[in-house]
Amino acid sequence: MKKMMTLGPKGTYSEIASNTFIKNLNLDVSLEFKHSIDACFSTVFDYLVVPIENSSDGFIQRTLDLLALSNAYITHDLTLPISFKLISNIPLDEVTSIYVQFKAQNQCLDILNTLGKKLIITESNTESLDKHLLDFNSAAIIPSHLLASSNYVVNAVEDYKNNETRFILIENNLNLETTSLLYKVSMCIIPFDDKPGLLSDILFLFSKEKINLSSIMSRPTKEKIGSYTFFLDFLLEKDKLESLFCELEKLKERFHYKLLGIY
Ligand SMILES: O=C(O)C(=O)C[C@]1(C(=O)O)C=C[C@@H](O)C=C1
Repeated sequence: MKKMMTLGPKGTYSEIASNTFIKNLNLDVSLEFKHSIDACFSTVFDYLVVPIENSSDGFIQRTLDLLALSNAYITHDLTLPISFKLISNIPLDEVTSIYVQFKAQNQCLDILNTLGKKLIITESNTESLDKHLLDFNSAAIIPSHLLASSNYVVNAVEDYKNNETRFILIENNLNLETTSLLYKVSMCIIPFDDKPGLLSDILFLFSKEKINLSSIMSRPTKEKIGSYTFFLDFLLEKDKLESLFCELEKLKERFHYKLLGIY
């Protein structure tokens, strides 16, 4: 049976996203959980589901970095509403520390700043719950759907009420069978050298081709200060992909580009 990897343990939003992909795409897979986004990327998989972007805290930087290094491609995406609750066994002013997942932390800053407690950062929301259950004096921020028999519960502790996260399905081959005429393309561009006008040349190319960029992000190449990889998402009409690649090829002395997915 084919394997789908995602961030676990069971109970994460990544599990809900995986089950939604399985249902919507009618996939016959066994779902396996890994303890971190790094561990998800470093195992052999047929399908991988990871969070990529949150509406209030932006891109999940580790996902972008690992995607750029991976030989697999985004083939689908979906967005889920995300809500958190804060739980504890003792009154909040008495708790010594709060378990919170690294991305959930920045979605719940108001309450965390108000409480001013020591934070213990975890890799997943389920890990926050599991660790809290072993630590009586702690509290935890966990997804609203996770059940825990806690004495104190504060619901909807996310800073923004329409909080949502986009998840991607990654496969080992490009999805060339998309039926829609307009699809999303994700790509990264790695400049060979930091020269004036490079970013404007890239943007000019997209504007000349009348391609609607929906996001542009930079991440350090980690080689030296000031050296960046640019991540682009855009909408493209099916018949324009070839001409875009021709245009990109013309600039190939200036940068290297990598297709991250079509979906
Ligand atoms: O820990 C989880 O529940 C996850 O699926 C991870 C994750 C993330 O890293 O963005 C997913 C959705 C929320 O934004 C918070 C956590």
